[in-house]
Amino acid sequence: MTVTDQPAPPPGALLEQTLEAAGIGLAWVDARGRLQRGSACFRRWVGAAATLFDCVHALDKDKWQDWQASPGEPRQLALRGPDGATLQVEAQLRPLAAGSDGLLALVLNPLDERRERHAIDILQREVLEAVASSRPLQVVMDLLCRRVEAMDAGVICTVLEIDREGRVHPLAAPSLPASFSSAIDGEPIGPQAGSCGTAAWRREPVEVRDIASDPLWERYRPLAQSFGLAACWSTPISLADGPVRATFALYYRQVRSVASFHRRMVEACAQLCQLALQHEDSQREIERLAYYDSVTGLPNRTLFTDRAQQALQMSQRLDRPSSLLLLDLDRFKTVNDSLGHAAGDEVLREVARRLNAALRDSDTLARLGGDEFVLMLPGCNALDALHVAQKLHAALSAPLQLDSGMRINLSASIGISTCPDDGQSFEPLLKHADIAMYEAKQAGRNCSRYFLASMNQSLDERLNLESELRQALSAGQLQLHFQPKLALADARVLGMEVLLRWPHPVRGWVPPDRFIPVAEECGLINALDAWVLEAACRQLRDWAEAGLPGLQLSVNVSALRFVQDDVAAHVQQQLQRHGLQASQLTLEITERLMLDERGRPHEQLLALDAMGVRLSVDDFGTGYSSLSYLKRLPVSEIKLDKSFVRDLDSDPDDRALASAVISIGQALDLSVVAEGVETEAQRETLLRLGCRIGQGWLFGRPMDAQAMAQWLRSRERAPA
Ligand SMILES: Nc1nc2c(ncn2[C@@H]2O[C@@H]3COP(=O)(O)O[C@H]4[C@@H](O)[C@H](n5cnc6c(=O)[nH]c(N)nc65)O[C@@H]4COP(=O)(O)O[C@H]3[C@H]2O)c(=O)[nH]1
Repeated sequence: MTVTDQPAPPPGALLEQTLEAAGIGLAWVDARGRLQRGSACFRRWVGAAATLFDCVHALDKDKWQDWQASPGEPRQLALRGPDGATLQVEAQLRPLAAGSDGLLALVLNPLDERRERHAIDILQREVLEAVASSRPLQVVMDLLCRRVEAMDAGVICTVLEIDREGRVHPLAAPSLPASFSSAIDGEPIGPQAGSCGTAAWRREPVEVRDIASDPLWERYRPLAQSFGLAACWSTPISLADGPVRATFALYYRQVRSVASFHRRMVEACAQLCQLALQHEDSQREIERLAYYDSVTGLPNRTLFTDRAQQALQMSQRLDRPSSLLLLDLDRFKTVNDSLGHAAGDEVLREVARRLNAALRDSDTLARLGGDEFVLMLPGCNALDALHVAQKLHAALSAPLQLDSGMRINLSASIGISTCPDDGQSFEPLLKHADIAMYEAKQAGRNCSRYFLASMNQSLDERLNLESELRQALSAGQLQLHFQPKLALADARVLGMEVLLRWPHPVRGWVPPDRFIPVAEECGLINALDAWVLEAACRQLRDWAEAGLPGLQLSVNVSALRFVQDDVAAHVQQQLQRHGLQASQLTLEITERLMLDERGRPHEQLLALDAMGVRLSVDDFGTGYSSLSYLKRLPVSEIKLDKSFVRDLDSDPDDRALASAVISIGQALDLSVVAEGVETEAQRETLLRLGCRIGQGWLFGRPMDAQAMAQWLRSRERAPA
């Protein structure tokens, strides 16, 4: 039998049979949503419904208008059957050709499980793509909600984030007005906090069929009802065993329980939410590592550079100044090296906290590394910046008690540069603030300095000096000079101070006060002082071999070297190597070394004392002058600074200070050596005040080894 052998059924009947066989519903509808005709299948599904609004869940006039505007796009609808049952279908609207009275054909395919799975697959793929391309969390969640709502027009979807304090914050609620989101933003989760708040509290899904009667909604009922929400199912989302991070919820405008298709969909959506949150966490962690300092949590250099550049661009656009402050902690290295890195980190965290507390929200504070902090102050001119710097000094000035119980005093040196005068972009401003900060250090630390154009020159000078000093040390161009220490009463020679000299081929004699601080700063001081110690010991041996045995030398050692190097071991090695007695050597140290009464420097002082090496405190009276350390540490000599000696006879204050230092020495049984004795009158006054030993041009200027040997010999020959 062929097709043409049978009488053909009328075209309408043929179409009905075909649709029935394919399980497809077909209806014709006008622009106002009125159903004009429907296939048998369609009528079975919707009964006597007269309009689409009667048989499609949650379809209203606006949605119908939207739909007509993009008719070809498939939509997922929930059809309401005559018996109240719901049927999920995929619907496509097709405008008909001209002459069909503006009617539209509606083709409906029931969503069976396979189709549902396919729809969920598509949703998953789309959302995963958005996650993988690092779209912001809110955008991803918004997409998720919209896709879920597109699958079922009867559903309203929301995602809420739960913060650490257990408060909710809407991440996405695309089909609810913004007023809904703002009404619930910041509300606490709890045992009766609507579906979402309760789900987060209980850590389990909460299904509320009827918001109007469910006690969980008591507090939020008026709110939900004012937005036409009748039922809500919420699922908590957490990562691993962590706290609940979000809730994913489906709302319905009718009282109803959850459709089985929705359960499958929510399962998939909960996983997607988890993934998106995990991705967000990883992104944040990557960002934290890349842009924040791990010790203080402050922005690092990379982030600061970016923010500072933005602030400077804004400044220029608004034609207003901005200032940059570079803050460097004073003597932080000593804390770090002597008390350990944990204590150093503690100090840095506390500094960050204090600085932050003293700033305005619009300011940016960052840690550049080490003990350097930088601040960008938008809209702040040079004078305001100085006020801020003063506030920062004050914030740091309170003593800091470490976890170990130890109390330390903090201070910082601050350099200030201002845009546009000192530079228009970040790099020159930072460079100029750095130069100004160095000037603040030079000025005695714990102070602030503005950048001045003349400072640029001094930076270049410093850098040149540093490289030339390195060269001089390695080329053996440095020399030792010696200055005698004598008994003030009878001019007996008691020892000599070793003073480093740098005869520079172009600059002439560079004074140690000029190059020692540069060496300390660039890390050359250890090598420099080690060279001085070796050369001094060698000289003692050479003199002994040349018939000048048993001389005593005082060698200056920088406080930094005690922190960074093993001075005691080096001294022992040099004494042995050159066959010297420990009593022939005195180390001159500064008061700042004595402040750390623990740690490496302190241990070394004790070791040197045990060896029999004498310790002398240089420039006594100019620094901290704490008596307590003199009592506790093995010091045998203090040197009265030449600034007190200079005006001894004309300035009663200096005389009083000198007298006090001498009395301290006597009380603690320490030798007191007066420095810079230039006149006979000074010698007599010192003797009268009780000082027994002196050093200065009155007796002898610093001289090289050969001159010193001659000087010593001439005294041996001179009649007593
Ligand atoms: N006005 C005046 N000055 C006098 C008189 N007698 C001596 N002086 C100077 O006073 C300084 C005494 O040295 P200091 O207090 O240890 O102060 C030293 C010391 O702190 C440091 N220094 C020198 N050599 C070394 C060294 O080898 N290592 C380290 N770390 N520092 C050194 O450099 C500082 C300056 O050394 P110098 O320029 O050699 O200056 C020396 C010396 O030349 C005097 O009667 N009148």
